[in-house]
Amino acid sequence: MDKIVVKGGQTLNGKVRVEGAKNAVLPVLAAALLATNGKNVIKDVPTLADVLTINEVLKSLNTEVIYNPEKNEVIIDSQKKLSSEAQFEYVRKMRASILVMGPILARNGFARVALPGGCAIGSRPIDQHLKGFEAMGAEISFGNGFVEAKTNGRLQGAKIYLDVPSVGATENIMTAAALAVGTTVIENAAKEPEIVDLANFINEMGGNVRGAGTDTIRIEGVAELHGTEHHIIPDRIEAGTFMVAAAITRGNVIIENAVPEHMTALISKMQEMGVEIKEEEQGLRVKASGDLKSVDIKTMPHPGFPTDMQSQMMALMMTAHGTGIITETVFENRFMHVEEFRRMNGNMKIEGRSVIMESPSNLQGAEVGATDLRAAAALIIAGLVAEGITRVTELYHLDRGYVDFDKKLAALGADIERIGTERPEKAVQFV
Ligand SMILES: CC(=O)N[C@H]1[C@@H](OP(=O)(O)OP(=O)(O)OC[C@H]2O[C@@H](n3ccc(=O)[nH]c3=O)[C@H](O)[C@@H]2O)O[C@H](CO)[C@@H](O)[C@@H]1O
Ligand SMILES: C=C(OP(=O)(O)O)C(=O)O
Repeated sequence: MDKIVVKGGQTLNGKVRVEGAKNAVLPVLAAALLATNGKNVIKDVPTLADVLTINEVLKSLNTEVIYNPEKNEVIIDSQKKLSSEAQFEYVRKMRASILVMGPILARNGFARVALPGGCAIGSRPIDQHLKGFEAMGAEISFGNGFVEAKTNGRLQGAKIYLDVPSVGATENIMTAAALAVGTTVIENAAKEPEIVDLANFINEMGGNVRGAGTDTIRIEGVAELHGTEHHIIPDRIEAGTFMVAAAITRGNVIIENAVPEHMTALISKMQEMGVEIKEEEQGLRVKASGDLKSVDIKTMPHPGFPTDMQSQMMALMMTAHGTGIITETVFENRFMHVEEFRRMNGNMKIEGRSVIMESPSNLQGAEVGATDLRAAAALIIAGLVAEGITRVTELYHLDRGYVDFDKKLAALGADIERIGTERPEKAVQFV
């Protein structure tokens, strides 16, 4: 089993470049299935385990996928008849596989996808996705661990109000509606930058999506979509993770390719703690020194504070001064890393949906296991300032969402080493 070994005590300095966003590339690659005329060329694709998985899903649906990791490019030819079934082996590996359901249903009038079930951060139902398909005229049924959606002819445009502004439901409904007859309106839609990227991609394929990035998205269905070339937006969570890594070591780092407008909640919370963040020509400069102040954080849908930055900020807060409260409102069970931080001597306790932190903690290196992908990054970041050696295992979580995390940190001056042979690029040759 791979392991990352970090020795605490180095200050990070220099520049680091952010990759294309995992949470944008997955829905975009799924949406590429909508094109029946010409190929899609997707650029700025990060070399992540999740990208390998979605490529496998697309191939299993009878598309041709050419992946060139050196060029960060995926070419998808989905002009042949799609098969309608996404197997459990893929959905189990990666919940985002459910995002192929909208495109398959739109094209074939029938989709059968293995139910994703829960995961480490909560039960994560898909009722809002299905409510959307149903409103567009699909009949939903369950059996043998699969969910099926079936319609006679094309889906029909509909007005859909989401009970929660679910990112995945908004994406699945947008792609289903792209080829529907008439207008679909999604109310209480998710507003994440990745939703805007997906809308842009659908429009580049010849679709008609308006209002992405606001509460109300309007999709006029079209008869056919064509292949296009699309660049994936930079990963705001990877950028944020390096911002926190710079701050925790009281370093001075430029984050290249970051989009500050995608990170306003994070930037303002870090500034409230006393971290200097400045936009410069080369990127976002993050600089910290001396004592930082504890703050209160509540995760919320975008533009609120992202749940995907919660555990990394918890690491940073362990080095601040005073009492701070972190409240998780997006996922029901995203505090699994708290026990691991405690193993490193983190001073905190869980009360309901909040973690109360008395900081600073006298952090000490320990053997810890990643509980989800952001927790993996957070534990490594805590190891950068813990006394002695931290060993982090369960790195398959990390590989889902970060490209060469250890190498990028080492280039900034961290004393870090990865032991083992399981990096996702090793798998690339077999794709
Ligand atoms: C691949 C991807 O883009 N993943 C991101 C996406 O996940 P994902 O799209 O799964 O997250 P959602 O926005 O759908 O989930 C948010 C909340 O809504 C609930 N919910 C969701 C759908 C539904 O039908 N019913 C329901 O109740 C979920 O259980 C969760 O509590 O957004 C999350 C919230 O920003 C991020 O943490 C993930 O990194
Ligand atoms: C929770 C995350 O991803 P996913 O929805 O793919 O599990 C994440 O990126 O932090």
